[in-house]
Amino acid sequence: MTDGTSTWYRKPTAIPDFINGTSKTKLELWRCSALSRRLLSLLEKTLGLESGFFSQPGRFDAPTTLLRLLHYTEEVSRPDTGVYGAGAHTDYGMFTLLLTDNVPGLQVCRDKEASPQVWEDVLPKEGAYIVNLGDMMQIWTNGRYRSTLHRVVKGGQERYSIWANYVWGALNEAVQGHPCRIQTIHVKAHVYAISHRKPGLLQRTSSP
Ligand SMILES: O=C(O)CCC(=O)C(=O)O
Ligand SMILES: [Fe+2]
Repeated sequence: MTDGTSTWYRKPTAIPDFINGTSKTKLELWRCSALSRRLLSLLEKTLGLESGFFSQPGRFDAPTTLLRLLHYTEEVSRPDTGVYGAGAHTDYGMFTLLLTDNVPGLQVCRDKEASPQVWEDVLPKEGAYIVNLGDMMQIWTNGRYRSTLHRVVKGGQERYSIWANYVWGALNEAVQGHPCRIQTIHVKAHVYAISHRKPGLLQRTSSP
């Protein structure tokens, strides 16, 4: 079946082209990977870890990087009835790099435990990525860097964003090594756990 407009992804050549080629999407993926490696090396410094700690075998030497291209329709969100572009959630990897167009929508809540929660708009800045810390980062750093609670509220305008997440290293690696860690978790267990929660994201009303 074809709607006559968007058939590129059904062409058998599309995947080899992506794998072998240097499309803009792939270049963006590489750019995000390089920036993520740089962020990890800065993190080593702020945590007092030896240089190269995160790039050791089994840590983030061969990470999974996800790139999502997101489209939000012109609907208006209704937080009172739980209708969002994306409901409140934290991302599950180390951190997310986010590029958005100039349409507002992303909101963060600085204090996850506050009641009621206070939401602040995060506006895009020309030439800059928004960095959201993820759950894996919170575990790695024993809560020193906490994952960012965020959501997307649609305001009646179409919106696009690019989401790149530097997720995990080897699946059997125990998340350990930070000197004052209190929690040990296997990456595989973390991935399993996150696939059974995140009701927030299910509140997304538009299809990416
Ligand atoms: O589109 C955005 O600004 C954020 C998307 C997001 O938080 C997500 O997909 O996890
Ligand atoms: Fe998110």
